[in-house]
Amino acid sequence: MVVPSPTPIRTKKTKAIGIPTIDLSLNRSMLSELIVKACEEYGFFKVVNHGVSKEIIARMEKEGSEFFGRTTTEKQRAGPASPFGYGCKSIGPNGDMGELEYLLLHTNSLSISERSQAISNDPTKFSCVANDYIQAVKEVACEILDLVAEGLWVQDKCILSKLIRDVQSDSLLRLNHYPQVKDINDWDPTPKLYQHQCTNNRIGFGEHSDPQILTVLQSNDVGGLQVSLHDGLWVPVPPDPTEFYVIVGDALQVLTNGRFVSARHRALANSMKPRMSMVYFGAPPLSSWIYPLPELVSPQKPSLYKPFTWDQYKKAAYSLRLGDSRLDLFKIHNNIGDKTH
Ligand SMILES: C=C1C[C@]23C[C@@]1(O)CC[C@H]2[C@@]12CC[C@H](O)[C@@](C)(C(=O)O1)[C@H]2[C@@H]3C(=O)O
Ligand SMILES: O=C(O)CCC(=O)C(=O)O
Ligand SMILES: [Fe+2]
Repeated sequence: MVVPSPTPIRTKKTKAIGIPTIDLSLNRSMLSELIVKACEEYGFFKVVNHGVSKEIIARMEKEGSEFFGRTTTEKQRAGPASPFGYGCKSIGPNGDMGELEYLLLHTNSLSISERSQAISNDPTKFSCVANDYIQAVKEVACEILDLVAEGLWVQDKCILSKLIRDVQSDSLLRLNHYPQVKDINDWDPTPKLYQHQCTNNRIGFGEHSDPQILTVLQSNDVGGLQVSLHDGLWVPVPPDPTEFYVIVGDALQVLTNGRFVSARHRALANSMKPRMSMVYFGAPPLSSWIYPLPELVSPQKPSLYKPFTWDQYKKAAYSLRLGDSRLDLFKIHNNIGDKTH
């Protein structure tokens, strides 16, 4: 028997450290400080006491599991993901691959209702459950963005949340399903060491940052998500099915003039149990201009980014690979000593 030689995925070391947990029931002034600190230091944190009911989460999870439990032919009726619909293994248009299948939806209720015809045998129920979930997580995202604006002493406290509350908002909902890895103790003629290497290096969703403003992520009780901290170490994120993880996206990095940095993350698919994540990406309307908020620009801290519309940014993102640093395309090179300035 010929066993292909394993091609190990280059992984940086992982480290177990505490990811900040923020209790949304604390008083506002303390909360806004804690959230700004977490966004500055990690670009990633967990929120508890978020006010989203267990039922809303459970109903969405059930719809997701039912969808992924359908036959391939049935699931493909909801695809291909170009970009919306059902996708399997292929992520985006430029050859990125991962050990997952997913459903990518625009959050606009008309779009949800149209798509749900091909997603479920009970499309009205699916639409209803998805709209309730989207509404609930959008509120969490807006509350966090208002607290960010307060913590940064921005004059218009709703300036960030208004972008994703807009009826034309380009926010998305993504359900990811990472199939289980078969038990290596099951009968299999492949040498154990090879199996071990394969099962321990499977990338579910490769390293990337999210292009949007803010991501609100929930998963079942199966681990796999990792976040990369400034020192380059991968930190495993403990799964917590009743709470949400919040991730700073590229657009918020620009809006804060680089004070927050979008968090690079990835998901491994190494578990003996299937993993499902439900991810809300809060984004502005396509026509919105994104540039650093004036309060965060000064002669000491000149603007780091050229203004762009969300539509322009999305087009740039879709022209690049998953792990590329798209923000580099919009950077202003205004360092002292930079001859081009
Ligand atoms: C490879 C790609 C997939 C992606 C679009 C892109 O060209 C680069 C960004 C990717 C990403 C990551 C976060 C979200 O999951 C996503 C929906 C998004 O907005 O940007 C995906 C895109 C996708 O899967 O279509
Ligand atoms: O499944 C996860 O936990 C991460 C998914 C993710 O990063 C994404 O959908 O952009
Ligand atoms: Fe992501």
